[in-house]
Amino acid sequence: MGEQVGPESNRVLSIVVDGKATTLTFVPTSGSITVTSGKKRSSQLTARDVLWTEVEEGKVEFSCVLRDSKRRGSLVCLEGTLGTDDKGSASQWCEDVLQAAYAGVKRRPRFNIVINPHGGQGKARSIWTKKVEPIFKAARCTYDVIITEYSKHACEIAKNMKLDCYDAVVILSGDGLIHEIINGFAEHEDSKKAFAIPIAPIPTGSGNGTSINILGLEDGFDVHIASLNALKGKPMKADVSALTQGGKRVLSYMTQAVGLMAELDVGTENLRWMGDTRFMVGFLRGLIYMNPCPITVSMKVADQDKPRMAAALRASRPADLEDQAKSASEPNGIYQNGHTDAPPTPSFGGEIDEDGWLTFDKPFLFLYAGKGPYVGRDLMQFPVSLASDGLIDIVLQELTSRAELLRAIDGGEKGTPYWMNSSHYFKAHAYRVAPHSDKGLLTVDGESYPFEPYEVEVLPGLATFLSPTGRYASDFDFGKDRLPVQVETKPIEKSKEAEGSGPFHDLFRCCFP
Ligand SMILES: Nc1ncnc2c1ncn2[C@@H]1O[C@H](COP(=O)(O)OP(=O)(O)OP(=O)(O)O)[C@@H](O)[C@H]1O
Repeated sequence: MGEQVGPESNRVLSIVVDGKATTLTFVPTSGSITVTSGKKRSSQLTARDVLWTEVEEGKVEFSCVLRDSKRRGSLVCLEGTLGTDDKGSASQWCEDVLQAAYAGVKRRPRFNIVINPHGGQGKARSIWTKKVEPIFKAARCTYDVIITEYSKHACEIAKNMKLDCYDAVVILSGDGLIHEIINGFAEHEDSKKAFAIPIAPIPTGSGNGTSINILGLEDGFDVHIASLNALKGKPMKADVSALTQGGKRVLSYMTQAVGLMAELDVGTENLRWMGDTRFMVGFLRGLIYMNPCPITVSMKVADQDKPRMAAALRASRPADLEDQAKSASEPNGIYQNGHTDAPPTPSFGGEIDEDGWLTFDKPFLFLYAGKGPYVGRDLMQFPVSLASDGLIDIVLQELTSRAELLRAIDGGEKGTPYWMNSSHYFKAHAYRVAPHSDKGLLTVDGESYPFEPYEVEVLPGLATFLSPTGRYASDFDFGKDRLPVQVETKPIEKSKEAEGSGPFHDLFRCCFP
């Protein structure tokens, strides 16, 4: 196998593919692999993109997910015969590459695959057979496949899942089915263990907000890259919100929307064929009517200072920290364990009671609360959201001019509406909403709920997802001149909710003593 001098030197494997001499050069120090066919340099990839490689009876197999010039992923499988190398050194090459390819993660994982044939434009089944299954086969995974037969079927699947059989649940759907899986896990007889099983979304829904939050805007709709993430992703703990309404409880892992942001989802169900364009159509339609949203909102606020919240996000990213090791142990910067240095102060007319609840009793265009920066491809609604800071991000949008809201569309995918003065942004431990009329809409993770009083508490780090970095992906336009020079980290008193004293913490303490 080429001239090897020591462990740091490049490793070259020579094979013959379709009669052409092909070399695969692996650089152990960087993990890069170059595939050269004839005299032409054909492809450059990293070990992370490799699915499998092995030598069997003189035949060499090498498969990977390769990005094209537009950075879209596709499955590439090379099959060749041994060139100048002997079998032993070729096998060693394959083993070295596999070690780098699966460093820190399990080879040949076992997946439970749940497919929603109804989600998005209804293409999940064919995407599975044509694109995702070939990748999992190439990677030598084992898997069971269930195609959902009715709404809420995924809840039952998760509730009854045999936990020891799987390393991850791979979900071909949009956000709705993930919501069902999380609620099914809550009903599992061993919920704690169920929630420890990571969820890996493959985007085949409409909005696919979860995939975008995990893979970023560029890759969020790429089923090949999402499949690679299912194989190679790092577990990411994520807070879940417990929402109570009329004595019933539901877990929300993503968003709760009241007003225009609920209308644009529920009111465009008939436009499903448009894909995620339907949300923009719904938004523009909402701007025509500009219906005020009749609610009282109370929040147990942890922070509402935009520059400070943005600085906390920046500090949570390894590249922005002087000490990268520190970031690994403090993934959520100043918000870890629900501590912040931000005493709640009244703003634009809110009132604080003696327990620290901030209340607004005035009409808004919408209330949007959630985890994860993106709610869709066009909108980074919660740019400073951190996966497991124990807090939910809440936006109260004031009734403002249509012109300002239209301007906010531009840059929505970069999170620039965050800086709008009429967009009031909070991080809270808990919040409550009381509608003033029965005319209105509430959506929870994109599904419709009665427009009735509800309350939300954050359950820190309950769910687990797989993500390439172990954090949310986001490309927030920080507006660096707006950030404070230094983030103060003096903690304030923890809220009762953060200490786990609410009714759902009691309930979950029963589940997870
Ligand atoms: N076989 C089925 N028949 C009818 N509905 C189903 C079936 N399987 C699942 N569903 C329902 O489909 C709904 C939509 O699912 P999903 O979230 O995957 O797609 P989406 O709404 O298009 O995407 P997103 O939530 O990302 O916008 C869910 O509420 C789920 O209960």
